Amino acid sequence: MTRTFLKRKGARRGRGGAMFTLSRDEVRELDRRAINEFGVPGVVLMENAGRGCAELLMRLNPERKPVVILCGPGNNGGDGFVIARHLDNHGWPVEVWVFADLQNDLTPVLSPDAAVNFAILRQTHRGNAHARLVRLAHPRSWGTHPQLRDYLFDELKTPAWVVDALFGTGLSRALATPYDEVVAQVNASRNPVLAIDIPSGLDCDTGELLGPTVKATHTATFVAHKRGFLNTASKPWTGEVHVIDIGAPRVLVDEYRRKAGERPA
Ligand SMILES: NC(=O)C1=CN([C@@H]2O[C@H](COP(=O)(O)OP(=O)(O)OC[C@H]3O[C@@H](n4cnc5c(N)ncnc54)[C@H](O)[C@@H]3O)[C@@H](O)[C@H]2O)[C@@H](O)CC1
Ligand SMILES: [K+]
Repeated sequence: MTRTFLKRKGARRGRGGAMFTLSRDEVRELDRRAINEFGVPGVVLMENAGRGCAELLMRLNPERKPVVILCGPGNNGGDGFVIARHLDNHGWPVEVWVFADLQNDLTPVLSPDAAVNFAILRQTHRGNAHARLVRLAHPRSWGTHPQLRDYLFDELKTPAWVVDALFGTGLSRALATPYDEVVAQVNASRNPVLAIDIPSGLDCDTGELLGPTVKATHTATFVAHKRGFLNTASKPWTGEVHVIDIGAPRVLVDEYRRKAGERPA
């Protein structure tokens, strides 16, 4: 399989003229170092990430079409909760779907930073007509609660923007139930999709599909393009890529630029 590499005009040239990109391991390491070496709390990076995506989506969706945000159990889902809050703050109609295990008190099992933003959203949501929160149980109950699936699939058939906050750099295997069905419905809905960081299902290092993959109209990716976005085969799945600054210290990002043979910012 031949992989042709995208040369974006005007992009700052690294070695061999390719665009500055980060691999999955590099961007996860950069996040960890921003937190552990520079003391930027993870929830601050997440707030910057989510706010940047919300501001992009408000520009892409000025007519305020309803926004259906699909959140996974990790920090990619956490970005989705932040996006929901900022859109709701500005009066965009939002509905959040959470795909996660449920504890016996029916709170979803989420990564720590995602749980912080889920709790804020639930507080904001109390008595707030705009932001409805529909919790989806984990795959085990997806099959036994067809009404949840039917409700979501009906939602996806009405004109809306869909936000894919299911999986980002934590994706480690092909999507299976219920995500494969959900992704198929999203792609069949022909609604515009904003993928958060990476379209769920895409291998961000190779740009190839791990399995069922969200077909995004736009992708808001953090810190820098991902290595796999240079593979033109990824283009139909990422759509237009926008780089969102999450506030990682410049001196840290410059270290990765220099490693890539780039001039510091
Ligand atoms: N502090 C940070 O590291 C930041 C991370 N950010 C976001 O966090 C994302 C990475 O978050 P996480 O590491 O929590 O991982 P993800 O949120 O990408 O994935 C969540 C979890 O899903 C599980 N999973 C993986 N593949 C699966 C599959 N095929 N089916 C079912 N479950 C699967 C894994 O246990 C994984 O931990 C980034 O892509 C970005 O969106 C941003 O908020 C910026 C700051
Ligand atoms: K995603």
